[in-house]
Amino acid sequence: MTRIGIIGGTGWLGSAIARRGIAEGVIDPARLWLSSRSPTEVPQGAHWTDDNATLIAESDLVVLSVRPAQFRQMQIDLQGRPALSVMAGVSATEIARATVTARIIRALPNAMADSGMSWTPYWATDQAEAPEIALTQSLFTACGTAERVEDEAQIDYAAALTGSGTAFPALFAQAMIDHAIAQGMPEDRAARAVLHLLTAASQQLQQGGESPAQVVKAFTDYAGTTAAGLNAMKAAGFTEAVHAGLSAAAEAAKP
Ligand SMILES: NC(=O)c1ccc[n+]([C@@H]2O[C@H](COP(=O)([O-])OP(=O)(O)OC[C@H]3O[C@@H](n4cnc5c(N)ncnc54)[C@H](O)[C@@H]3O)[C@@H](O)[C@H]2O)c1
Ligand code: PRO
Repeated sequence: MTRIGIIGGTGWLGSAIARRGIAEGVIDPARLWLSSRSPTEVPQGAHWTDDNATLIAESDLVVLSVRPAQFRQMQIDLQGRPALSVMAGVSATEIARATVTARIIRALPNAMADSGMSWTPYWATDQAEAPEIALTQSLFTACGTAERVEDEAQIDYAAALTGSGTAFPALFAQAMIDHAIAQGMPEDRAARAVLHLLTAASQQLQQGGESPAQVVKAFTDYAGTTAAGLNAMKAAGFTEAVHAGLSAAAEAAKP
């Protein structure tokens, strides 16, 4: 197995990748190095250091999982080793300049990687080689579903669309819960009802054979109580609000 080093490897995302990679047999903990500011959450058998040069010397693939601002303060030289970045809004050009490698892959998982449910797009520079591309596919399959995309801009946009993980659906869920509470439903029952609904709806949309657009049209054509709700939500600017949110997140994720 390839020796892997994760810079920022005890952080939110880095530790999720390490844990899932080990659990799914993609990473051998004896060949895993993690670096960070403090040695919390180091999986059994893996190595930790606060010195990135040590990690790099012990790694065939270096995962960059620090915050963009932290990356911009780092001095590292990968000496041509492949880099796999999960950083939002840091371009391959910037990574190449700062780390002295052209073999770069950018991936954009979300925090559900931790439970093996992230949809993770990744993109590779022309200089990236087959072994690191295959390893990226395996690592993010261990974290959920991985999909190679054709151009880097899709990685930047994915930070907004899917990189935010549960956050945007959570906002919708909370709006429904707040409304139910305001109608007098006890808070715990409102939460149970709404979360059950959203879980079942996600499964139905995945497996039921009808697209979201077809579902909305079917209920609108039925012209009952749901149509009244859908029409009022649209008239109040639901679609525009979602688009404004995605545009703001995409703008923030632009390199
Ligand atoms: N958390 C998410 O949901 C998510 C989703 C997609 C992409 N990302 C990207 O993943 C990257 C990491 O995010 P996170 O949420 O895990 O952040 P985090 O703050 O939880 O983890 C960052 C880690 O980097 C370590 N660190 C800081 N400076 C360092 C240095 N010089 N050398 C070594 N380690 C250093 C910190 O100690 C910490 O463990 C970010 O660039 C973010 O854009 C995060
Ligand atoms: N989630 C992280 C953030 O909120 C990075 C991409 C999406 O910054």
